[in-house]
Amino acid sequence: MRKAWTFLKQLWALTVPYFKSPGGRWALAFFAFLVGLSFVLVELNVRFSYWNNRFFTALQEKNQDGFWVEVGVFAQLAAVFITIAVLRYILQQVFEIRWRTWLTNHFVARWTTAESYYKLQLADGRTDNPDQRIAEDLRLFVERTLSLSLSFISNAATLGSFAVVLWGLSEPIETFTVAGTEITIPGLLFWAALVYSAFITWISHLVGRKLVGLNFNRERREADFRFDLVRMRENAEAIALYGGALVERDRLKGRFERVRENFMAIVNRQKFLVGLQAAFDQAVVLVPYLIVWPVYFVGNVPFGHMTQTAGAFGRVQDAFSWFASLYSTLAEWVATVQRLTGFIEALEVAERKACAAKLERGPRDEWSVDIDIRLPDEKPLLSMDLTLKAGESVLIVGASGTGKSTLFRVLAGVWPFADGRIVIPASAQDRGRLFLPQKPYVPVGTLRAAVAYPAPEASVPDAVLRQALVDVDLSALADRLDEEGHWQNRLSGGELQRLAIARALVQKPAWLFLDEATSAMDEEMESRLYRMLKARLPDTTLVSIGHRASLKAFHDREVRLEASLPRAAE
Ligand SMILES: Nc1ncnc2c1ncn2[C@@H]1O[C@H](COP(=O)(O)OP(=O)(O)OP(=O)(O)O)[C@@H](O)[C@H]1O
Repeated sequence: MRKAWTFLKQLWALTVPYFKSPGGRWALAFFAFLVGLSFVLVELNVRFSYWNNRFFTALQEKNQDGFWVEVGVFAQLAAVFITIAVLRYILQQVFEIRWRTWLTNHFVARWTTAESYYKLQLADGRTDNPDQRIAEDLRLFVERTLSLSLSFISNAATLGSFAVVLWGLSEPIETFTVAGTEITIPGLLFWAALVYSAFITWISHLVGRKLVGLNFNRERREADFRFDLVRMRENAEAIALYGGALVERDRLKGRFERVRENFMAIVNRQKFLVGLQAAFDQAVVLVPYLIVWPVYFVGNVPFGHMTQTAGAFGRVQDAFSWFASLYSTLAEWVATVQRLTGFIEALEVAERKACAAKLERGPRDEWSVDIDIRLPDEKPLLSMDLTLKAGESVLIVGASGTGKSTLFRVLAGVWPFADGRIVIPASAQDRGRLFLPQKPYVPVGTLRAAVAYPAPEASVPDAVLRQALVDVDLSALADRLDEEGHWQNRLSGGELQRLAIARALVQKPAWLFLDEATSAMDEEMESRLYRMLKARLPDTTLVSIGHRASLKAFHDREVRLEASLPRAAE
């Protein structure tokens, strides 16, 4: 019971924001209209049921006129039914894509705010594959929530309408004699349908409840498998050079084995549900007649009354068995809601992590940090008290693994595991700073987008982009700005680093941080680029991480990080 309550709360939290958003009232009205259409379909089914009674009675009485009248009535009812069914389908799809669009934008916005996409992967092992949750789980959530809620509502309406019909039709058999005692159960057929369906639902629940966990894992394992395939594609060259194809093949096989195992576990569970469902489906043909036969044989009622009663019994029983017949779909849906809820919780944790160190905006042209940096597992990494003054280039050096890159992560405000105080000068706000990591990221697309990154490609004039490419010795690319491609894979390591430096020329930040951003070049090229940066960006403060002694010449000061010392010695 507590689990059901928790699930309803999670469902509410996922569903309500859309209807509370701007335009949410319109969405609510849209949904109400869809419900209205479902009610019309239910009403038409009730009319079909009475039509059934009249039609078969006309047949039994060999009433030809009545027969043809009922054929005409059927044609009219069917025409209205088909029109409304198609209309409802179209509107349901429109509603679905609007809701999914809103939810996707909402989740993408949260995921990309406050570097949550980065922080999630740093610490949280629980939230696997956020891409899967945004793409697949949201699609499933919207699709299932809509179809299940509409089918639930129309089932409730069907139940209401046919329960009344069935109650009335029970009259001829509700009084019977057991051991000489006359017993009357008003609405006997209704109660029979209820008991029968409760039995079916209970059995389905016993058999199917494990499916929720299995479906949760299915999404996860499918996503893990896909992720490994994408990683292999992204790292194709390195894998080919290492000759790692066989290892990769085994890894992929292993990953897929997990998918297969889970799939078989689902099949093992589901086969009972399918068997039960098939049995119930078969039983529903006969059970109503087995229950209502006295109406025909004992009572003095027309054949049409008998078929209508059986039909109404079937409808009520169907409606009562809603949970049972959709059990596996419901299990998938519950798993989707749980995965999305887990994702939201992880995002909330990531958002809160942003405040670990106290970030202040300083008016002065000075960047100062007084911090203790930790690793994600809370082990201390580095304690620093450092001031960077505008106009003074600083070279940060130290042995591999001492925490130089992590210091940059802290300065960029993306490393949540730090305590202390970071004062960021006004000149470094927004686009005033640019961090160039050792391995540049290049989006797939035009070269223009690659050079303009992280600015939108349309915001930078072609002349600026071309000049930047020429300045970093990539003049051969200067006329290929419109060319689309996977530049990250096409360019060499040194070329990629030069492209990244071209970005600095485009952005002209007040503060430029280079984390071994020239390590893939020879010393001569490195010196040329540093000279060029100093000439082209005279107002930019350079802070570099580097191992080469030759870099010293381009910086005013060196800060050495020592792993063994608690404080960095300047
Ligand atoms: N996401 C992470 N999870 C766990 N440990 C991490 C993570 N990122 C960095 N570390 C650890 O923190 C330490 C410092 O890493 P960092 O990248 O800052 O070193 P570095 O001084 O820049 O080294 P190098 O000169 O080799 O680039 C390393 O031991 C590294 O393994």
